[in-house]
Amino acid sequence: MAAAARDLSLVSQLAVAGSRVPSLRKCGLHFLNKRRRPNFGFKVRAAVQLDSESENATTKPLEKTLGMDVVSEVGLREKGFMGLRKTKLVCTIGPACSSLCDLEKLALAGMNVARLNMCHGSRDWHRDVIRKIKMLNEEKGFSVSVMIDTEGSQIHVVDHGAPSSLKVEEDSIWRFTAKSFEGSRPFTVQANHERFSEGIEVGDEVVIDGGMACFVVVEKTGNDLHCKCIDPGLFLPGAKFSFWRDGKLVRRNHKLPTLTTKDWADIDFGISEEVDFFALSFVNHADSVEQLKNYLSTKSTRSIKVLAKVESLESLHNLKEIVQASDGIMVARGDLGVEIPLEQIPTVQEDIIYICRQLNKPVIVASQLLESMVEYPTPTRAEVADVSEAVRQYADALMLSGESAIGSYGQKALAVLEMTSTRIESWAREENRQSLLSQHQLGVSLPDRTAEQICNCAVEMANNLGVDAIFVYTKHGYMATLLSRNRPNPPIFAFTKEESTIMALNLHWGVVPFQVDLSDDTESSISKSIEFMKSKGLITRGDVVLVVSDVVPTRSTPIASQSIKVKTVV
Ligand SMILES: Nc1ncnc2c1ncn2[C@@H]1O[C@H](COP(=O)(O)OP(=O)(O)O)[C@@H](O)[C@H]1O
Ligand SMILES: C=C(OP(=O)(O)O)C(=O)O
Ligand SMILES: [K+]
Ligand SMILES: [Mg+2]
Repeated sequence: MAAAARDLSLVSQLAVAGSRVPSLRKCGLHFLNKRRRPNFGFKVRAAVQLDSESENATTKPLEKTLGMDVVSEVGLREKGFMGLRKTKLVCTIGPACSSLCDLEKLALAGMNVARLNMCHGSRDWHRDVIRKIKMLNEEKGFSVSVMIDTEGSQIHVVDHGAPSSLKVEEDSIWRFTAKSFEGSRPFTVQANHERFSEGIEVGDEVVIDGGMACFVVVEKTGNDLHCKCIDPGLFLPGAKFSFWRDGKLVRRNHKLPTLTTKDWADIDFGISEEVDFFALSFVNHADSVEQLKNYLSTKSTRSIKVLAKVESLESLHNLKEIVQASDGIMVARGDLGVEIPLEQIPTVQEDIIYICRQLNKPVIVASQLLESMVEYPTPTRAEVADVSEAVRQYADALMLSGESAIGSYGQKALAVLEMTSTRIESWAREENRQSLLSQHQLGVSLPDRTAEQICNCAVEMANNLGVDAIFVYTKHGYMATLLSRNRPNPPIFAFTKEESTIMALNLHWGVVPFQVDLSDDTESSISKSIEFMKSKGLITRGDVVLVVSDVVPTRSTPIASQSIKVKTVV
């Protein structure tokens, strides 16, 4: 009875839509803006408690039980199996959303993974956020994974003499130096790396932040560059440099280490705080991924996944090896757009997503998805089209950066991702678009051919039969990822005992992790979990599920077997 009451209270919270503006405002959302854009239908679906007495959005505490996370559970009750969103959502946590109240609202609104960017904020600040997220998971039944994104090394501005942005006028002459200086010096910019100008020649172009301003090198004295502005614009704090010659990037970043001393300290911090993912910035070769994975296997008792961020030209040259070595990929379009011409980003994104699916690795599309929402309450049509494109390409996850970290409309931005992905996913099902992802495109054989074939066939069957859900029993999540790789119509419920498997699967397309006490006897595990879901009213008589199981040999039955079964709930 208590459980039912709890469920109902959550349903009503999740049902809150844009109409409840006053309570949202109370929690810090402001709907007025200097440049109001016409709203074209996106309403804030961020679910908050309608608690007029309290500043805090709070759900009733849930004791930690077996089952799925509270947001999927409520989603399933409200919208049914097909209504569950498949594309996962990652939010960067920054000062605009780091309070317990804001984190809870993001979790309720569908955040699957919280990303902490170690380029910003102190370790104490990040620790506080991680602990709040873990507390919300523990006490309120969410399942939000934590990702640490390393700083990595890249040549950028440390000081340009102004607290915020600095205007750069055409034909003005600037000195770029690695030497530090006291106070501000006009037209002098300090770079972070001593050898930042190594290999750079007179006549080369210096591009700031992928095109915010552009200079030509007119003189080089020692390591200092004297440059004339040929394309005026802005210097932002921490602006990134790239160097071009004859229309091509001068390839030099790969000489900087992917993992710096600070990154290793941040990694130790992440291990001690028991994070779920490390996203490794500026990976150029597979070896840095392997190095980190080896380190984690000796230092951490928990499984922590390593994602490689593809954001350099060098990484594109070594893409396949990097994907193979990693547990997943982030298409980090921000820095990638500094390193390759912008018009190449859409096709490169598509290629990366395709390779990741082939090699069965989850892939996140990141940066500037809804950039204008950092300032404005509605996205541009072009941004919605960009989000839709990533969903059509069947990326596993979409990521918010500044929109959630520093923006005024983080929850609205998350609601836009939620609604756009749900809409495009249902359109793709109606259009039968996953048939375009035909089996021959998945021709690359993975190490476990039997499991791969079972999962390919299972998804084909599930789609043809129109079953309500796919159930998979898995220890490390591998079978669930193989099913997800085929982008089936029904959701995939991944039943597992392991907490780390649940946290890792939060990033995979269409997978709803479900914690159970699996026994060695798979048949009895299947019956128990179906009974359990039935008792909670999550499945009802007549529902048809396709069950994929992977039975490991035991002393009593020394035979490994993988099977597909179709079960109808009676
Ligand atoms: N922990 C933090 N503390 C302060 N500001 C942050 C934090 N995380 C992100 N930000 C802000 O949000 C912006 C967008 O985040 P992100 O895209 O991760 O970083 P960047 O712009 O450096 O690539 C950053 O430029 C920064 O201003
Ligand atoms: C996600 C990215 O990395 P960061 O925000 O750390 O620069 C990016 O460059 O797109
Ligand atoms: K970073
Ligand atoms: Mg980057």
